[in-house]
Amino acid sequence: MKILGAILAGGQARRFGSDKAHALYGSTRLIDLVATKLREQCSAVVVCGREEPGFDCLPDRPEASLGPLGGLNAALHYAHAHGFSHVLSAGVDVPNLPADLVQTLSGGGAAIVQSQPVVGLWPASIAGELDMFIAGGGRALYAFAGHISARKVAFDPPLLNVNTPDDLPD
Ligand SMILES: Nc1nc2c(ncn2[C@@H]2O[C@H](COP(=O)(O)OP(=O)(O)OP(=O)(O)O)[C@@H](O)[C@H]2O)c(=O)[nH]1
Repeated sequence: MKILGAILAGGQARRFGSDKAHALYGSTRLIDLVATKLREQCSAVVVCGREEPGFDCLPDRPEASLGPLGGLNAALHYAHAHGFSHVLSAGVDVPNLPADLVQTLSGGGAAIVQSQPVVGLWPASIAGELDMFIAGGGRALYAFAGHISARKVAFDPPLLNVNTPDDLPD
């Protein structure tokens, strides 16, 4: 498997109230924590849905403001065009990604983390299918995962998802 790591980093972060990607978890920005975890398991890493200095960045496809699915679609098409077999996606707000995430999600077809569908392993070959799903009005990642019969892998305890400043350690 040649895997492209994709940090889905658009959106408004309304509940957080400021730029979540640059928020500090301890002494490290969330986006840097996620990038480190993805780099350990992927051949390359891109940021989807924002311009971020120091990263290769992709605009959402077909346009901005469609939610994380637009970022995943951009990553899948980039992966397909550049010889990657899979995309490992993660939100910028999921800092504690396990080191063996690829292994956990591998096993045929697409797989997402139960209750956190922004974290998933997706074959690049489904890029065209996601284009059609979005063109048909689909916007929810979870619905797309169901549409392609992605496996759902549960984590206990669930992965930390930073939605508000209270989710960060003191
Ligand atoms: N590329 C891309 N990523 C997005 C978009 N919307 C949300 N995301 C990312 O998807 C992940 C989950 O986002 P949410 O928590 O659902 O939305 P949010 O905008 O971050 O926060 P809220 O406004 O509080 O819902 C985060 O990492 C976001 O940065 C988008 O339109 N494009």
